[in-house]
Amino acid sequence: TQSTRPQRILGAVQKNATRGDPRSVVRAIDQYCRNQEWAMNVGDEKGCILDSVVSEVNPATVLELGTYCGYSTVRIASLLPPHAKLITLEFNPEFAVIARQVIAWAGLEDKIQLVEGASGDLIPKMKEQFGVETFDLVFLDHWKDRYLPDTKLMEECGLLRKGSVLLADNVICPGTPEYLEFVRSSPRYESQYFKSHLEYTKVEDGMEKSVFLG
Ligand SMILES: O=C(NC/C=C/[C@H]1O[C@@H](n2cnc3cncnc32)[C@H](O)[C@@H]1O)c1cc([N+](=O)[O-])cc(O)c1O
Ligand SMILES: [Mg+2]
Repeated sequence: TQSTRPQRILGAVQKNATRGDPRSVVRAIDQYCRNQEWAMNVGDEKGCILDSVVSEVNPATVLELGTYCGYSTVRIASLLPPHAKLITLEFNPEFAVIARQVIAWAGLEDKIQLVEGASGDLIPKMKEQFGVETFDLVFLDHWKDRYLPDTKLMEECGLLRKGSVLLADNVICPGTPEYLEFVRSSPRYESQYFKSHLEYTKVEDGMEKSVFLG
């Protein structure tokens, strides 16, 4: 039977990356997706922006919306301090199965909790079910029309504190116009655009970093 793209990405990790070496997992996926077949990972160019924001925030609690194959999950978790935790939400069970194996290959199971379900349903349960107070960093990389509703939902559920950082992928391509308009015009956010390119291409894309002002 025909394999799926996520299965082929996992195969590239198991073939080319070293168990327990997160950066080799990141490198293996980037090499596969740049040379064999494109996939919607944040990628190596925007990944450097992600790395710099993670290092600057040095978060104890991270929420990722949209795991896909776990590329950015592993990339973020590889930079977290010892007791920090990353919760990543993924509602496609097939993608979740692949991501769990990519995370395991990287040896990051202890830092990452992959929760299967829709962000709209899970965000209101974060405090009671996962013992989370607030998130220091949120990485938005799921369906682009969910960025704004989920941001409003995180505010309503008290999951953001003064200084919480939202980092959003794809604000140009495919684009998240309503989200961008909201965070750039709201007095409750301080926003900054990082110009880059769509993963593995020369197409313009960028990431928006927005600090919640409380
Ligand atoms: O469409 C893109 N990303 C959507 C990502 C979607 C991923 O997040 C999950 N998801 C969605 N809503 C969810 C709600 N709750 C949980 N998981 C959810 C989906 O099951 C998928 O694993 C995209 C597209 C391009 N592109 O060039 O076309 C480039 C990119 O970098 C992209 O991120
Ligand atoms: Mg993306």
